[in-house]
Parts: sequence; structure tokens; C-alpha cells
Amino acid sequence: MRIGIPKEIKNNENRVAITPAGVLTLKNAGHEVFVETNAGLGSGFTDNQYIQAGAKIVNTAKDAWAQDMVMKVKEPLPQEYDYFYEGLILFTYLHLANEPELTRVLLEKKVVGIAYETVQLANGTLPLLTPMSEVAGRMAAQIGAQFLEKPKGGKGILLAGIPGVKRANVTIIGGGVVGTNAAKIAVGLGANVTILDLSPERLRYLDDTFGTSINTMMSNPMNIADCVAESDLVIGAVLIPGAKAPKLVTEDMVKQMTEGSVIVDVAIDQGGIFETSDHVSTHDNPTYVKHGVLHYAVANMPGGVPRTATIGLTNVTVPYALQIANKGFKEACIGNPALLKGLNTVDGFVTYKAVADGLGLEYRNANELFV
Ligand SMILES: NC(=O)C1=CN([C@@H]2O[C@H](COP(=O)(O)OP(=O)(O)OC[C@H]3O[C@@H](n4cnc5c(N)ncnc54)[C@H](O)[C@@H]3O)[C@@H](O)[C@H]2O)C=CC1
Ligand SMILES: CC(=O)C(=O)O
Repeated sequence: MRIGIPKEIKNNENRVAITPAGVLTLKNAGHEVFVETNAGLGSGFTDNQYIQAGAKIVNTAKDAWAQDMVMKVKEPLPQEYDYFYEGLILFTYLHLANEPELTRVLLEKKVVGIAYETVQLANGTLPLLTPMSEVAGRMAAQIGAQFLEKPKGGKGILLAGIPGVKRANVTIIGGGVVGTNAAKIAVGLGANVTILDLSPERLRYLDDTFGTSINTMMSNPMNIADCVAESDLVIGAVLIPGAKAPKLVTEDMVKQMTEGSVIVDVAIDQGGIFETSDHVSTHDNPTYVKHGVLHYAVANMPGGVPRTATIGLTNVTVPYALQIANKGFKEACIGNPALLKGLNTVDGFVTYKAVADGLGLEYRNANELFV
């Protein structure tokens, strides 16, 4: 199969969809990889390293997109939609529940859209989201700590406090991969950390893992309101796979926070869990203020640490790309139920139920389209 790797064009998105090591793996299996010139530079990979691994370097995005399968990191932006063609296999993060226009174009052009974030193993875990959630969770605590500093617009407190001065309160809503990793760093930085989740099993796991260094609470509107009001930093880390994020923190709750507090809404890629995080921000201009509270709502947080993130992402995506390239997308999906769950659009239909429901579109079971 011919596989294209365009340079990412989102604001400060320095990740790339493959490393030279990934190219070599695909090449050794008999595939051709076409990397847009300088696509890897932001992650520290030169054209020459890709060439050494067996890639061909192409000079334009158009050439990188004109392949059987395109691997990317972020969802395509409108200026990339013209590259879509019928039957193109697009393997990337898509977050379609929050992208009605992109979904419409993928359907109209009959692109096969396989979303990293909905590939799901039998145990419910999301293997192609996990490493980026680990990165974003760890960043969320660091970023929250930075924006609590006065020169960054925050109230001017240190997460750990000092002897004689109390620690900051950090609330994490959603105790999955992002939440757990945010907690690791926030606890390490000395904060008083509370995690809320809807799943009693998950709360037990967190309690067993962190012991008395965190507080756990059941996620319900009353507990969320109480925790948010007392928090210096609130991190949004909820996911219902494929679906638009539920707005769990209302505007009234945010109004109860003290001035200079910080919200880091990691779940913004699925629409965000705060009523007040109503738009995404960028690495260039990462925060906006509502009711005196700083909101950080960057949808590609790992793009800020591209070297770590690119290697972490491609460690998990390349084995799936290899299956698609070796067998074609249909056989690969039939042979691997986890990959089948990644299929979001095929032949002009939405094949992921939560996306179809969220956007009010017809849902078709992918298996029906394979016959
Ligand atoms: N902004 C960015 O750059 C990035 C964003 N993300 C996003 O972060 C979000 C979280 O991802 P993961 O931690 O990997 O998901 P996950 O599936 O590991 O965890 C989600 C957690 O939310 C919990 N949950 C569901 N409904 C809840 C509710 N009403 N109240 C409290 N908890 C609830 C679930 O029980 C689960 O523990 C996703 O939207 C993901 O796409 C991930 C990486 C980068
Ligand atoms: C998960 C995602 O959207 C990201 O890593 O940018």
C-alpha cells in the first residue's frame, strides 16, 4: 500500500504521524511511505532520517495526500478537505462528535475515516488514545501550576504551599487515563487532590493506587459544585467514547470559583465539560478569562511536547497501520474487532453510533457495508 504522511498544520502542532522507525516497519512489510518534506522537523526527525529508513520525501501536502492511506495526528482542517477523494483511508484523530462540518465532507467524499480515539479493546480501553491522554494528563497539572502564577494571570499561589501556608486544592473530574496522570503530577507537586468519577470500580482503583494522598468522590452535580467552588485548579478529564463531552460544570458553578483560579479542560477535544469552555484555545494564545477564572482549552495539548508525544503515539499506531496496509481496511477490521471500532465513516455513512447520535445522522453498522 502507498501511505502518505502530511505535515501537520494545526497551530503549534509539531507532532508527526510516523517516526523513521515506523517507516522502516512499513517498508520491511513491502509498503511505500511518502513523507511531506519537513513533516518530522518539529519532533526532531529530519527528511534525511526518513530517507535512510526507506521513505520517499514529497514536496507538497497534495502529494502526501494522494496516497491509498493517509496517516495524520490531528483531524484535517478545512484547507485540507480538498485533498479528500472517494475510498481514501484516513487514519488519525477525528473527534467527529465535535466536528459536524468535517463529518459532512468525509461523508460527501466517501472517505474511510478510522479514528484513533475510538479504536477500543475488549476490556474497554482505548489503546490509540492512551499515550496522548498520559501526556495531556501530566501536562494538565504542570499547566495549571504555571497559570496559577500571578504573572500568568492566576491568583498567585503555589500548588505545594510551604510550611505554614496551605496547599492548593486541585479537583480532577474524570479519573481515567488523563485524570490518573494529572493526579500523579499534582500529588507530586504537593497539591491537595480530589478526583471525581462516575464509576465506583474506578474510584476503588484510584483509592488503591494513590492511598491517602488523594480524596475520591462520586461524580454528581452536588459534589461537583462543592469541589469546584473550593478549588484553585479544576481539570476536566471525562470521556464517553466517541460522544460529545457532557457539560458537567455549569456557568453558575464557575462563578463560585475565586478570581484567578484556573480551569484546564482537557476534554475540549470532545467539546469540553465546562459550560464556560465554549471554544478551543491554541498553544499561541492558550487561555481566556470568564468570571475571573482562566480557562485553558487547547485541543492538541501533546503538540506542545512533540518529541515525547510523537514517539508515544507512533508506538501504538504503527501496528494498526500495518494491519490496514497488509490486508486492506475491510479485512483488517473484520480480523480485529478493536480496529473495527475505530471505523467512523465508510461509503458515505457514519459507522460509529455515538457520533451518529451526537450529530443527528443515520448510523450504519459497518459489517452491513462489508458484504
Ligand atoms: N486536549 C487534548 O490535547 C487531549 C484531550 N484528550 C481527551 O481527554 C479526555 C479524557 O480522556 P481519557 O482520560 O483517555 O479517557 P478515559 O476513558 O480513560 O477516562 C474517562 C473517565 O471519565 C469517567 N466519566 C465518565 N462520565 C463521567 C462523569 N459524568 N463524571 C465523572 N467522570 C466520568 C469515566 O468513568 C472514565 O474513568 C478525552 O476527551 C480525550 O480525547 C486526550 C488527550 C489529549
Ligand atoms: C487526543 C488528541 O486529540 C490529541 O492528542 O491531540
